[in-house]
Amino acid sequence: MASSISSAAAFALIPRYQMTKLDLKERCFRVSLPRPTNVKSFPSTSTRAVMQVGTTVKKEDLLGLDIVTETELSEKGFWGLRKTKLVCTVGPACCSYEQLERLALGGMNVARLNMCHNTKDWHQDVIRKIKKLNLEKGFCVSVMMDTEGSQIHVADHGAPTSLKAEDGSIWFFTTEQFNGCRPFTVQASYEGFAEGIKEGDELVVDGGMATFEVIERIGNDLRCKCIDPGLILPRAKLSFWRDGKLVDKHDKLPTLSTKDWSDIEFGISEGVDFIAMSFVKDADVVRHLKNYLSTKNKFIKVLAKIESLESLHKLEEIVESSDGIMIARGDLGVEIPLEQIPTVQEQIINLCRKLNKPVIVASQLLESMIEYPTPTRAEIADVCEAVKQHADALMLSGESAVGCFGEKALSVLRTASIRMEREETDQVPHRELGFSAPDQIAEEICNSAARMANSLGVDAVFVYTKHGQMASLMSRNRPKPPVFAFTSEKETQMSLNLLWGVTPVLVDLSDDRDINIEKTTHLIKSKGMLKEGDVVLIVSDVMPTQGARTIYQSLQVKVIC
Ligand SMILES: Nc1ncnc2c1ncn2[C@@H]1O[C@H](COP(=O)(O)OP(=O)(O)O)[C@@H](O)[C@H]1O
Ligand SMILES: C=C(OP(=O)(O)O)C(=O)O
Ligand SMILES: [K+]
Ligand SMILES: [Mg+2]
Repeated sequence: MASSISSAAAFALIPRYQMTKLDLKERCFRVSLPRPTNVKSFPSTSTRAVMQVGTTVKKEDLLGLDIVTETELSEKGFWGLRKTKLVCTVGPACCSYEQLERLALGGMNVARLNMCHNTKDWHQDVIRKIKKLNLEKGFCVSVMMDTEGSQIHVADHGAPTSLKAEDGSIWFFTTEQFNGCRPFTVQASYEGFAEGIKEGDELVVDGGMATFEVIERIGNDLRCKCIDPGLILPRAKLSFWRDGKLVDKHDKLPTLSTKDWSDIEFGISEGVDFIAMSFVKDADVVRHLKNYLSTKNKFIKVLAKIESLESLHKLEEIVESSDGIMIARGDLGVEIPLEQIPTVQEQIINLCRKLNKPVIVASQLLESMIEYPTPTRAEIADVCEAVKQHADALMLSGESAVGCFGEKALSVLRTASIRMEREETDQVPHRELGFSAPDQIAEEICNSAARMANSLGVDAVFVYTKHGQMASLMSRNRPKPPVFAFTSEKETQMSLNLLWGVTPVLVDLSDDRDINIEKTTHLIKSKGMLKEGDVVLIVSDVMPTQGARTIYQSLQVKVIC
């Protein structure tokens, strides 16, 4: 693969960023106003991808860098790398080998499998295809399994389409199992769904798609009158409200059901990289799963999904106990008023920055693209706001799983987030996002490193890391140059896929810091990615030499010669 394509070609999309190789001083003190460009913003994936679907890559050409980053680097240089990570939900619309390859080429960092849908065999087939793509084609796509969790929703009973509820119509909500359709009858997924529910309570479908008033409770069934007409979609979520407040039913439901445990076993045996836990209530359940995983595969990271009122009440302990967070706005929007979501999202992201955990913003980012080839202006604003709020990753759900324009949606996410990252890089002065206690040497080194990287205008930050800790501390500070995280652990490489601005590189590291630095700069230089005069900031924490107790955590500036 050509490695010396000029950066100008890559930046033809956004002409004002042709300035990748400005001299250091000019780059640091440049003041730029946000200027619109008249260049088409959302290229089709087919015109963008330089690597073609079907190309096979020789392993020795890879240097432990994945093929997508390597292509991007050779086209655009260090300053052209995208920083926000992208997660795609895999569903029937994108599950073939070629479709997954196109998503990987389009920048998918993590593939999400939602265990609410489809069979284990189907999920196994997808996971194996992704691993095959990584192995044979040089991608680095991590796999996330998302548990079904216990939630009350409309059961699958063979009715393929949505039901329309008219104003004033009378409906039965039952737990009785039946196949096919019964007029004005909806089957609920959970036996105890009517427990504690009283006449006069409101039953809300999908956070407001339709609303019913409970007029009678008959055993496990509810007779309800539609008071706000709308649609009941397959697997629509059901919630109850009394006097304007949510009647919380999650306390009766286990966070991890028997099916979830069986799915987790499946995930462990298939070697997933992340398990996203639905409807987390508190830190105990996160710790419980992490303890369990530590006996099976301690490298699997546990992400807690914030999607219930209860999880908001215990947010700090949940964030602290987990390896990362997903702001699952779909269900969250069922439990809190929609107008609160933007503020809650910002608060969760701020807490994740403070406690140094990666955070994914999920659901409905580009919902209209399930059906239409262009996003709404409001959707673009939502994507940009999430980047501005310092999210690590953005997620596609139905857009990629069942949508008609999944690859285009991914390209829209990519283009919009790159644009927003650049606005921030150009305009926003260095902000201290990392907090550190006086005894936290690694944190203090990384806080200083980010400040130095920005003020010196270095070309890249190199981090040498075993478990990814130093890399995450660097990412948290949102340095302007890209962070290359060199690690000799495959699992660390895969888990770094969720961290903003971090490019994981798998490489054999020795116990000698200087040898590591020499070796990696030589490798990168040999690919034409570093040139004489380039400046690299080096952060290191992997030198426990044989018998020695000291771990050298260090920071240095290296001018390439
Ligand atoms: N593995 C799958 N198999 C079939 N359909 C899927 C799968 N994953 C997702 N989907 C479809 O994509 C839609 C959006 O995905 P997601 O947001 O993950 O689920 P949900 O809508 O259940 O919260 C789902 O409603 C479902 O129709
Ligand atoms: C991501 C979410 O979870 P799921 O799709 O599993 O409901 C959500 O609720 O936004
Ligand atoms: K789920
Ligand atoms: Mg959910």
